[in-house]
Amino acid sequence: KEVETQTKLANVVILATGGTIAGAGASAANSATYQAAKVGVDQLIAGIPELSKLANVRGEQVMQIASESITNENLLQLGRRVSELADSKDVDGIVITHGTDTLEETAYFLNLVEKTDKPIIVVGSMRPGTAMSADGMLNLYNAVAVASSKEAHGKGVLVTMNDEIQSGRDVSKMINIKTEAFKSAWGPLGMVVEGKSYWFRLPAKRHTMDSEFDIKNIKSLPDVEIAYSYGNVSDTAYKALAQSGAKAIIHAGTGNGSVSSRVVPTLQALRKDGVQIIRSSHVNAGGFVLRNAEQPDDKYDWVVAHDLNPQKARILAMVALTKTNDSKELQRMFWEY
Ligand SMILES: NC(=O)CC[C@H](N)C(=O)O
Repeated sequence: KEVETQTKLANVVILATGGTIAGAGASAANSATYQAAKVGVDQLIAGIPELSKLANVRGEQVMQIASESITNENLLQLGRRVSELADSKDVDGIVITHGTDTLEETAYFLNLVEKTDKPIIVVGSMRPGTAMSADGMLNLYNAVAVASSKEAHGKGVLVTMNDEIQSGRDVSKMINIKTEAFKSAWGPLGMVVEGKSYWFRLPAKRHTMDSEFDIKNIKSLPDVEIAYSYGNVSDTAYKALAQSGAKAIIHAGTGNGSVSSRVVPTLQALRKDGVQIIRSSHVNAGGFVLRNAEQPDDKYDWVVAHDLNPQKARILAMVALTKTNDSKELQRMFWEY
């Protein structure tokens, strides 16, 4: 009977990439001072015996880094491994442990390029496992619970932090010291409590099975960079980024993705030279950049990122540019994804 129940459990693979969830500090009081990316995936799994009641879990160490150091090559490597596993008949769900700094970028990337309806859950923690009230154990337990559930199929890439189930598209790291760090301007999709998920809403944007992008067709990602805006900003960064070969520049604008009068002529000139200009916003609770509202985008042939923050806009721009360099097509993609 025991054997029968075991075989009925879902098969979940945990792909470990590093971050605080694999971090270690000198003492239990070190909740903020520690080294990320220290603990291996097998040790993470061994630390949560309760996982074996949720799923048949196995781990793979894909990389061991702090996520601020992730490269486009790392993203592609991870994306390809996720795709191989998703294609495998004996894998029912995939969990990725990740540093929280760029977790939202990786989750959105996978949401765009993985052609599967199997659950893909990205998870991290705010405190290392060695700290008092470490959050990684429960976050990972929740990730495996969601990854092994039938209900998580077809909902795009998800993030389980602080008992919430968030859309990988919408979620963003809003604060770097609280365990309640990941928020979405549009709210979580659900909750996970004691290994059971409770769903309240569905993502409305195109993702995974319904996406026109496929990791299998992406050989490399183009150079897309971000320039930050503020009072007294100059055009130096924009020019330098274009000079170094950026195919698109994400304007991390103030407010409605607004552009300083000192920068407008430079962005017009860069666009004429073939660089795509994508207006986003760095306002904290979520930008909402509208076309032709703050700047005449039609006239300048610029694109708006709408509600995507600058770092998510960079991800979509890179993926989109593997298919088209037409600004109208890019704008369509920015509305649809
Ligand atoms: N909470 C974290 O995971 C941050 C640790 C590290 N900066 C990273 O992103 O990997």
